[in-house]
Amino acid sequence: MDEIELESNLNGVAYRLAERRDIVDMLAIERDVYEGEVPWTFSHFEHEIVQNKDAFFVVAEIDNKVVGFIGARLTDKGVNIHISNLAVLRDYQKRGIATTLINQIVRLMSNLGKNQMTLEVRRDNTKAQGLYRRNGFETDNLMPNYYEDGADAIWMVKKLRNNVEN
Ligand SMILES: CC(=O)SCCNC(=O)CCNC(=O)[C@H](O)C(C)(C)COP(=O)(O)OP(=O)(O)OC[C@H]1O[C@@H](n2cnc3c(N)ncnc32)[C@H](O)[C@@H]1OP(=O)(O)O
Repeated sequence: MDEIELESNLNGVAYRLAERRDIVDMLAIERDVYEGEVPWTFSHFEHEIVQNKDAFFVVAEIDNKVVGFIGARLTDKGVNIHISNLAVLRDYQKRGIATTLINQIVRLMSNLGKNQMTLEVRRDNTKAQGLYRRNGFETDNLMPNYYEDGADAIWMVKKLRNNVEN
């Protein structure tokens, strides 16, 4: 996507669009935060960062170290946005980094006039669900056996306020 402008520095954390060179660090974050789940591979990230023009990732950096990321992808012919992936290194959690990453996408997509944000999250991931609820997402649907290991997913939706400036 071309029209992306981020608030670049908030509370000592820098936010910028992810590039191909960030994927190694992003894979290390996946390994750090997930236990027993199938994390994204290099080519998943590469597809969303380099090849898919309707998708992008934002990384959070502290002292030039990538400590977290969020992925987003346009859906429904470009009117909605789907959060594809969100993670913050364990040592950097509970400082508001994930909240800021979500808010960056909310602000950006509201300004671009998108209707709603969607995501799926494991039913047993109550920590992430709490974070999403606090940021205005509501549970929309249960998707049984959604993941490869048979776990259920919860589909969550946040309506966006249309802030298009004319
Ligand atoms: C679509 C998907 O990808 S779903 C999968 C989501 N990702 C994961 O589950 C991966 C593993 N988990 C993680 O990477 C992280 O735990 C995340 C992404 C879920 C949350 O990341 P964080 O950066 O810790 O989130 P953030 O700091 O914004 O909020 C987390 C908690 O810290 C609290 N917090 C925020 N700022 C501060 C602060 N300055 N001081 C103390 N606590 C704080 C928040 O209120 C929140 O409280 P809670 O524990 O009661 O829920």
